[in-house]
Amino acid sequence: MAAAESDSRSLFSLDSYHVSQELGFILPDPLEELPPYYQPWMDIALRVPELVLSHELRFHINKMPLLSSQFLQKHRELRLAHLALSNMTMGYTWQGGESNTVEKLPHNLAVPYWEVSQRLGLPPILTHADAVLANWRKKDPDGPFDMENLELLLSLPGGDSMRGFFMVTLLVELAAVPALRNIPTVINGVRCGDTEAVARALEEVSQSIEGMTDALKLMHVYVEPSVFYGIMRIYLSGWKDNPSMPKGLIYEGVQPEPMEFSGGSAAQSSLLHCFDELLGVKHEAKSGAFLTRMRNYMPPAHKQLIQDISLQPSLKSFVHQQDSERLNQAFQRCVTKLVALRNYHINIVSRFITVPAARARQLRNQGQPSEGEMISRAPAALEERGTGGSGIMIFLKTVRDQTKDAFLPETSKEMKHHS
Ligand code: HEM
Repeated sequence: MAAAESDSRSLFSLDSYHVSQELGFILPDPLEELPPYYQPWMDIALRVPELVLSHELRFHINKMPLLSSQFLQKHRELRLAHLALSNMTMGYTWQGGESNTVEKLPHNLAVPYWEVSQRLGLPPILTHADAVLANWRKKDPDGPFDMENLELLLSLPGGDSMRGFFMVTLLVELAAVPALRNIPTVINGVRCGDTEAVARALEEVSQSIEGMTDALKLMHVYVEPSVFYGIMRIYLSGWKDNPSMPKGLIYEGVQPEPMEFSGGSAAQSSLLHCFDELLGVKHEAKSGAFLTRMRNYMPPAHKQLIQDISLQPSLKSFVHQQDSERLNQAFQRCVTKLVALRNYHINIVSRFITVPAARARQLRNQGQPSEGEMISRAPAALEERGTGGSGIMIFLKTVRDQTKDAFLPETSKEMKHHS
């Protein structure tokens, strides 16, 4: 599909990677309804938060009819089906909290879920591509793409905070669109030695990355840390390296052995993977392995884009050779803004996970978790770990520090000092 893009004779473009000029990796106009045959799925998927609360979701899913996935044809139908089946799966698995998990997903859910996942090249678990990229509609179709005019198609427990979490992440994806659009300009400029064009494009990239950080700040406005930690987080977690589901999950009717998949996380967003490859950020073995594994949780066309960017002639060497002050500064600014974004993200994780986790531990040690404290009900198994099952802070700081290593040598000391 994208082989031509790595051919140095043709111009690099985003056309064959399912990337929209206006929306980047966001799925344009996600479908809101499936063909009527699939109504039994949508009826339940739309009610997941309320059915989880009343502990009736498993009951409803167990008696759902087994539907064939063969009447799903278009890409957008498959994406909505994957989102709906993923939503039901997360609710089904975690309805009873960490102490009352399930060993298997019933065949009437597992079989079509597996088929739809295979056709999309996505894993059979809720991914960033489902919950964020394909999970939005505009209230007023002619209105702006902003918080007031957007709503989720499907949700999970957590009310306004769950909505805020997915929507703010969507706005971060939107803020990155100018950066994404300029990647081909950078690559083509390097290929033909156009210093000015590369410098200009990198200036746009750095500005756009700064815009992503600004959008990320909205997390504080729209998401309540105690709700995120105490209620939402479990529904985003998976069954790989998770002590509450040590064997993984059996997808009944697919294969008898259990399978393991990581939970949903913006580590599955293709954005930072693209920037890292463009700027030549090299990750250390363990964190790099996690990030590489996350690429299998992306739509295949997006994963291919990352791969093809990585095959291009080195931008960093080009900048180094050109001896242009403007180009030099534009490159350094991109790295500075990427480090700043990762630093801000670390603050967010500290506020939404580390601090509530410490409080939850304290409450448990006191022996009497008070009724009002939502966080004390949070699953203990998730305390030390990321939603994807990684040692969070060490991982995030390693990734941040590796980003600093992408600075060009002359100014690297100074820039490291300021970031
Ligand atoms: C309340 C908000 C958020 C929390 C609590 C959070 C938490 C985490 C955690 C725990 C990880 C570690 C890996 C994992 O467990 O999967 C992670 C990784 C990551 N997150 Fe977030 N995240 C949040 C929002 C976002 C947003 C909006 C973005 C933007 C797209 C983002 C981008 C990333 C990236 C790219 C990684 C991989 C590490 C890296 O490349 O620096 N996160 N996040």
